[in-house]
Amino acid sequence: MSKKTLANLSASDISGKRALVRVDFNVPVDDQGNITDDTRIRAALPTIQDLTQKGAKVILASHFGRPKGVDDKLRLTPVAKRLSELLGQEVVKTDDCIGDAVAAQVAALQNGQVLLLENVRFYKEEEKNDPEFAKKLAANADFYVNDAFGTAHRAHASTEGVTHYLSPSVGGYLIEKELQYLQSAIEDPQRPLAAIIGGSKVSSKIGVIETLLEKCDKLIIGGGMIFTFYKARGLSVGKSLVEEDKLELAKTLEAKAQERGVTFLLPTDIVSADKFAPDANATTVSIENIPADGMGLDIGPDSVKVFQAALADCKTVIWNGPMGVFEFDKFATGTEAIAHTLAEIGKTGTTTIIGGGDSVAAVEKVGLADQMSHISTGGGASLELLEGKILPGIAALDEA
Ligand SMILES: Nc1ncnc2c1ncn2[C@@H]1O[C@H](COP(=O)(O)OP(=O)(O)O)[C@@H](O)[C@H]1O
Ligand SMILES: O=C(OP(=O)(O)O)[C@H](O)COP(=O)(O)O
Repeated sequence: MSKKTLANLSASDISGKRALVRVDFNVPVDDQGNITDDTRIRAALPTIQDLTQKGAKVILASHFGRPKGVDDKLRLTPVAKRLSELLGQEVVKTDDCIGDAVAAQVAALQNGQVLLLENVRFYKEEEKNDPEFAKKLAANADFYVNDAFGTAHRAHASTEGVTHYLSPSVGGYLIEKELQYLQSAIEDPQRPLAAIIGGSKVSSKIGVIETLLEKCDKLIIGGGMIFTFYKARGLSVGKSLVEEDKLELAKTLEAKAQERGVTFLLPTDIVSADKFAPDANATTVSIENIPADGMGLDIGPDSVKVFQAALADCKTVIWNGPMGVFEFDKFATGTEAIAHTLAEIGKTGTTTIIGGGDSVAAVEKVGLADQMSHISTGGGASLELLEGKILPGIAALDEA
């Protein structure tokens, strides 16, 4: 990236210095508050370990959930415990993220020690990117590292504001890796480049589809949004999900793909259900024969074959959004087949990139996460990056 990273800092920039490190420890938890997936904590380890090994005093800041004020259920205490286990060293956990008590705990840190501040979103000033609050966060540190890729699309005090008060302000290794894969995939990809876009609605993916139409050689569409495209073509879609106000847009997008010579693929068959439920009765039908009382919840086996054939010669594939309602086993087949296809073509040297969100959950569910070239830790952030938007948390960092 053209931004300064941790790798650009010298030993004297780091040793004995207090590093404020923004991480994204917004991890999923169960009803009892147990962490169900620690991927985001693990993803921050290279940055934290590099800093501790070089003798920095590491002050970690993160949000957790979307609290309105202090919320005991959204304290970062379980995260500190998990991080201690992963690092193999004690992590000091504070009860606040600013103030005198925090300042005293920071002052007591030895070189190589790690401290985790309490949830920065307990203060409404965090999301407002309040300069005074940013100044207070920055007051405890000598320099800033942003490694919170999942939150890089937010211009908040701990992601953007603090960069005005700390120098240097650099990117961490996770942010560097995310940009290396996601940015180069759209800016300088090995071709052919295919994008597979799924999920529920066209409306949430318009930006990414429009940008990818300019960049990719093949665009493969799945998920609930296909029915809006079918209806725009004049097909009957029964009770499937349709965004009536996006029919014209669907037509425009298809026309644009044709104009640009992009191979635009929609499923040829779908799995139709009699209700939206895991135990629904399912039948595979061609897209011309969707029953009037049927609801399309997955792509069919012929579509999988068509998609596999299209992906076979691709050198880069970006995937965002499931092919069907993969949360119901009966309708997870199409999504799982695409995950297996990506794992297969990955073996032949194709770069496979999974944009965050539900497609990551799907790849993990079938146990293929380690077969992908890159799995993004940011859902919204990766989508905005693929849409070509500037991420404020990255834009604010020092130029290389
Ligand atoms: N045919 C379909 N009908 C209704 N919902 C669908 C269909 N296919 C996929 N979905 C739903 O889309 C959701 C994911 O959509 P979205 O949030 O846009 O994707 P992502 O989280 O990957 O960005 C999943 O919960 C999935 O059940
Ligand atoms: O989990 C996150 O976003 P994601 O679900 O889009 O990956 C990030 O931590 C950002 O959280 P936010 O959307 O509450 O700002």
